[in-house]
Amino acid sequence: MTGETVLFVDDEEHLRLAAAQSLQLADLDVTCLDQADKALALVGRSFPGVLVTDIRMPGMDGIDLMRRSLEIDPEFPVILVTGHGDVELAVQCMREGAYDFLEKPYAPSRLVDTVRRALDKRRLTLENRALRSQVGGRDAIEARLTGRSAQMVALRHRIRAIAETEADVLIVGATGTGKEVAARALHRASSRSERPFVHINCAALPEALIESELFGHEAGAFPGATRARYGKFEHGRGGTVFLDEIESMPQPMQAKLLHVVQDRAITRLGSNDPVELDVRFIAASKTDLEAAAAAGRFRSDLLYRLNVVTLRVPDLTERREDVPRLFVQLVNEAAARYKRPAPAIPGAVLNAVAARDWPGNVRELRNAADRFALGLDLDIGVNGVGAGPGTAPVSLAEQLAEHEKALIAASLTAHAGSLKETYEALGLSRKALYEKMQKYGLSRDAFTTDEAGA
Ligand SMILES: Nc1ncnc2c1ncn2[C@@H]1O[C@H](COP(=O)(O)OP(=O)(O)OP(=O)(O)O)[C@@H](O)[C@H]1O
Repeated sequence: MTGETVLFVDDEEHLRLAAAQSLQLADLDVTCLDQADKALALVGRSFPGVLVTDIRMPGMDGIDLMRRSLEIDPEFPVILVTGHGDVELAVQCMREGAYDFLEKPYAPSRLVDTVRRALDKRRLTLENRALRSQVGGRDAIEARLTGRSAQMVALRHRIRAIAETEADVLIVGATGTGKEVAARALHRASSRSERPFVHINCAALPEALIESELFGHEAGAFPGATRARYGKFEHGRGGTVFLDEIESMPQPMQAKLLHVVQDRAITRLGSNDPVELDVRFIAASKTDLEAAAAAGRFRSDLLYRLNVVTLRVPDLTERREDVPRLFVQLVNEAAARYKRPAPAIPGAVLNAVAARDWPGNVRELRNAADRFALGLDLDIGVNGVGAGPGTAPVSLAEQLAEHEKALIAASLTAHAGSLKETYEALGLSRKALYEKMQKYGLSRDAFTTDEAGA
């Protein structure tokens, strides 16, 4: 693994020099530090190295450094260097989670051997974590961002591909399409998954409070600020900050946000000292930010910082074949939430759901599923054809084709992908069903009950 480093902390210079020499001769990278707090600033859950620290030092001592490092990462290997008579203390520290200890004076080979073993352990820990997060992330994406349409399969692929990068991401899509679901899936699939996901709805922040809400403040920063408070950005340390409805952020705040995104640092209200900020930003917008920037409503420099990677979540009208299956899933989820048995969904209802437009996208479909699970009237007409407002294709032939596709998808869903049951239910020949599925790009696999391709 690259970047493996030994942090060696001792307040005595000659000991630092001697250790550096021994470790470098053994081909190991070493960073020598004279104070514990300098080392602590480097320790993190993904730090690919180990720590060797003297116990007795002015300021923060080695034991404090060990405890605080283990708070950050309980599996971080810390090797303590003890003076004569401190052995009992060192044993106590090992019970608290220290990796090993070296008693002064120690032979250089003892130092090198102990460090090598600790580095091996560290490598294994980080590899296991990366593997777990990959597997967990894949499950999370598939379980939450459902849909078998080509668009949703491609979206999940992209999320997986960018999760491990540190790039900021802009998610665009119409209302209720699942932008927040996509943002959470991205976070879960990334190496930040065990750190916080902070959701900030930019449209819901009161303008007067927005700065202190996001940046935090020191005590006395303004009347009523009796004690210091972390802002939402700082709550996201090590994790992801999701800026929902970014298009609603007032212009003066956009300028401040630009600095944060650029410098990865924030200054609390009432302070002059910037603090480093390790977060990934994911922003979401319902409107076309390029157009908003062209019209002067959104800062273009902020837009270019945020849209390093752009993900587009498709409307339901672009992936009609997902609608029936999604409806079934949402009805089942709703029934479980309301502690009711999952109701049978008549074919006519599924047809109506499939044939209708859902301008409010998955959120609106989910509301309909909730009503259905509660036994309430769906209010969408029995066949529902043409019930939704204006996103339908223009010509009659195109509209009919759209509805034919949706009805076939609904029937395939109702029959769990069984072709025989589907062509019989639709009164088609086997050949006619095949031809129509081919014409509309519908694959049987997308409707079988096996969830592997969710
Ligand atoms: N692929 C999906 N599978 C299951 N449920 C979904 C999916 N996409 C969205 N949902 C559900 O639909 C609802 C709306 O999703 P979400 O809040 O992510 O949309 P949004 O695009 O962020 O909305 P808005 O633009 O209004 O902020 C939520 O209840 C969410 O759980």
